[in-house]
Amino acid sequence: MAALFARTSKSLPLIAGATLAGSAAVAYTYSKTTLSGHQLDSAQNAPSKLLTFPKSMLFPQTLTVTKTEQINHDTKRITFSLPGGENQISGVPAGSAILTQHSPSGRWFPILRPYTPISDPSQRGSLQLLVKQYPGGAASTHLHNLSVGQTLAIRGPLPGGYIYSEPPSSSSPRELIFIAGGAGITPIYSLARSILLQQEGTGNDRTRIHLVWGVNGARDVVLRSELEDLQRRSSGRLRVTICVSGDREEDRASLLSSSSSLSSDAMRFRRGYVDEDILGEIVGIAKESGRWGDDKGTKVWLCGPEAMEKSLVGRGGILAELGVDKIHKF
Ligand SMILES: Cc1cc2nc3c(=O)[nH]c(=O)nc-3n(C[C@H](O)[C@H](O)[C@H](O)COP(=O)(O)OP(=O)(O)OC[C@H]3O[C@@H](n4cnc5c(N)ncnc54)[C@H](O)[C@@H]3O)c2cc1C
Repeated sequence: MAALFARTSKSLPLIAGATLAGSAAVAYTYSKTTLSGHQLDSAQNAPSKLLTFPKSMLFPQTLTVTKTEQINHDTKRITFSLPGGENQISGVPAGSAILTQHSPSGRWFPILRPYTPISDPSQRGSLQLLVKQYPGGAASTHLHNLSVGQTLAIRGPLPGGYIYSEPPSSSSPRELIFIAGGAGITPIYSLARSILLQQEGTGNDRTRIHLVWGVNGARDVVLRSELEDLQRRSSGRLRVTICVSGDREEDRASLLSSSSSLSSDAMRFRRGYVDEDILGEIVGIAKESGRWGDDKGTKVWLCGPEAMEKSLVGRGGILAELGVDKIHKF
């Protein structure tokens, strides 16, 4: 998942470091993604794009921190301004990641890590990351320590984001199944937003997204108001089920008292892992659409930790048992 680079010497000239970082970023890209089956989008009516693969993979761009918000016990939302100001957009396709880059002292190679912007790709002048801090985490700690006015080098976009290029479906319902685990919500949210708002307000799209999200505790539920906003703006075509696996008493209390303005059908909480019960229910709804199967447009996306992938994907995994023929992984 993350690229770590060995400590060697700090005496090499900067130019060599920059070249190596560029090469490392490109190498990272090709080692972590396959281009086949993925499509890159291009932002429409965009003023100018900050990031264009592969140019901005080789030459890092500099963002400036304009805001940092601690949104729960371990996660920060960090807002950056783009170097070109309001005349620029990030151009990072929905669901795609960028690479952050920083060089701790004493390291020859910089540390590069992928993060998926949660801001709209066509948002002018700024970009937002949602960063969960891991104990001892090199990049996440660096990002959490950034304060307003400081800068961050980024490269990208990684060509691994899935762009859902099928036209909106007005004639028949189409069900998409999105499965996220923990911090894996960022690409899933970004992609869901781009699909659901394609035809905002026109009523011309009957695509529905069933999002199942596994978290350890209620305190790990981030982006809640953003998901609720998306539900409203997409006329309820997004259904969210949050599976809380931890058994902390405060999770139970906070779930029971959770006051959403939406119906419980639109956002509901369950106890336990993302399991065959909940996935079976959703696959059942999708099968009723009459368009079951990846080639018919009923796609399944997954972004979660290794343990989750292990239980869901592959021979004998829950999804295979439920008849899912293809799973798109971030
Ligand atoms: C395509 C892609 C997009 C991503 N987008 C985001 C994003 O939007 N927001 C975000 O917060 N993260 C995201 N990540 C994860 C991110 O890239 C880093 O892996 C993460 O922040 C940890 O990096 P680090 O340098 O802080 O930790 P490291 O220094 O690499 O690791 C430090 C410690 O943390 C543990 N650790 C690292 N990653 C995990 C993990 N996923 N689960 C459990 N323990 C872990 C390690 O085992 C180690 O003990 C994304 C990853 C990928 C592949």
